[in-house]
Amino acid sequence: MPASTVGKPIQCIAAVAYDAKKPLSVEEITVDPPKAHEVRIKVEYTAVCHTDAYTLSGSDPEGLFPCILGHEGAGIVESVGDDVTTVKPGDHVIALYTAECGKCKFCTSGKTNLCSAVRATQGRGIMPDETTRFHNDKGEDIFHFMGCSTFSEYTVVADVSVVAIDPKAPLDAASLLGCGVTTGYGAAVKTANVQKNDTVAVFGCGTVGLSVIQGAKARGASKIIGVDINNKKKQYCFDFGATDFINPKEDLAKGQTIVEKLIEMTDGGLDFTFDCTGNTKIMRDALEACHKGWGQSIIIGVAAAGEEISTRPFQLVTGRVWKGSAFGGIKGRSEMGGLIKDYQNGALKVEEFITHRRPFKEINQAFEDLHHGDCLRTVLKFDKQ
Ligand SMILES: NC(=O)C1=CN([C@@H]2O[C@H](COP(=O)(O)OP(=O)(O)OC[C@H]3O[C@@H](n4cnc5c(N)ncnc54)[C@H](OP(=O)(O)O)[C@@H]3O)[C@@H](O)[C@H]2O)C=CC1
Ligand SMILES: N[C@@H](CCC(=O)N[C@@H](CSC=O)C(=O)NCC(=O)O)C(=O)O
Ligand SMILES: [Zn+2]
Ligand SMILES: [Zn+2]
Repeated sequence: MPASTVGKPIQCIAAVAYDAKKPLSVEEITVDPPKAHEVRIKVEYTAVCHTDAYTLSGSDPEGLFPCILGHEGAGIVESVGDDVTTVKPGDHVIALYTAECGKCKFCTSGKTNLCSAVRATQGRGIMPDETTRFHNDKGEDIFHFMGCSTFSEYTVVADVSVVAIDPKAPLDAASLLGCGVTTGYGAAVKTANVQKNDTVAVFGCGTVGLSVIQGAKARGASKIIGVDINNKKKQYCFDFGATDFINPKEDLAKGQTIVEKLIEMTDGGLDFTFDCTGNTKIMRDALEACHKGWGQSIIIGVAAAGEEISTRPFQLVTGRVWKGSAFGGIKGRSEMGGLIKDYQNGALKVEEFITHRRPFKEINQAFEDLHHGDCLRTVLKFDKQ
């Protein structure tokens, strides 16, 4: 796109979610120029994460329609608004649904990767000035999603919600660092801080769970058990570093629970367990499979509106710890460069998660791919228009 687009609206292709449970409408929309502290990105690749499907299903309390979903995306900065100092046109970038302003109470706490700078408006599907940059051909406003909206060839994000990366890093792989891979890997190496010889069980072995597995392997965990109801995940688990795989539908003795099985396999329970399913019953199993006295269970999966977790308080009284992790505890702007380097030097598998590729216009099939056990991520490419 020539520099003549700067300061002007751009017409481009996008996938609009007009309503829950309805296919996305692939259509031409208008993307306004970025305002102050905003960045307009030409998205090159975007992948579909389970959370996009979850929001499209109508289960997300923050789900607003019509909106442009998508939060695993990478591209090139087309233009920037006033006062943007951290990226410039031409930079290769990843959109960040967990912003990092570096100034708020959260960013300066040293205790969390959550940032409050744009989170309130982000959850309401609007930019910080309370308006939207997306409009359809009827002139109707379309909401943003997770501060990213990567299911549009051009998107506008807050300057705190984007990170520039090494231009030598392929943008298709980089898109996966925008969510799934970073989330799982970070949950293992940062949130849980798994140590050598620890034992780990991972419930739900999609991209997030497999990324936990590779993080646990990187840390030298002695036993890494993948738990998934789909046998197609078994080989993936071993490929990413698991030592064992259990399908609770097939591999339990009569009357045995998954918790009993895991406790038996690990001499009393695991040092760390991770829920990567979003199923609250599994979250309970994951906690109760932890070792008495010190086991920690990390919730990563996103549960539907109205769901609650429960366990006997005695589980916590006797030393098990329940934690959560968003974006793997990773601070997107200050820590993404390290993950890109790990990927470039072969320490972090990323491309291996790209099991399917499609042109962007096949985005509805990409949502279907998610339901097939062999699909980890479908990466969509915006074709030249
Ligand atoms: N906290 C955060 O920052 C983030 C959270 N998430 C959330 O993490 C979760 C995983 O995401 P993602 O990897 O993309 O999703 P996937 O759908 O690719 O993976 C989930 C896996 O869990 C399996 N599964 C479902 N039910 C069970 C069960 N009862 N026991 C064992 N395995 C089960 C699924 O099998 P099958 O396919 O057969 O159903 C699938 O293999 C989602 O809830 C997502 O919303 C994602 C990114 C960031
Ligand atoms: N909107 C939902 C909660 C959704 C959620 O938990 N999102 C995760 C990321 S999921 C990515 O694929 C997250 O990081 N949450 C932290 C945040 O600040 O949003 C709801 O309202 O329940
Ligand atoms: Zn995601
Ligand atoms: Zn902040």
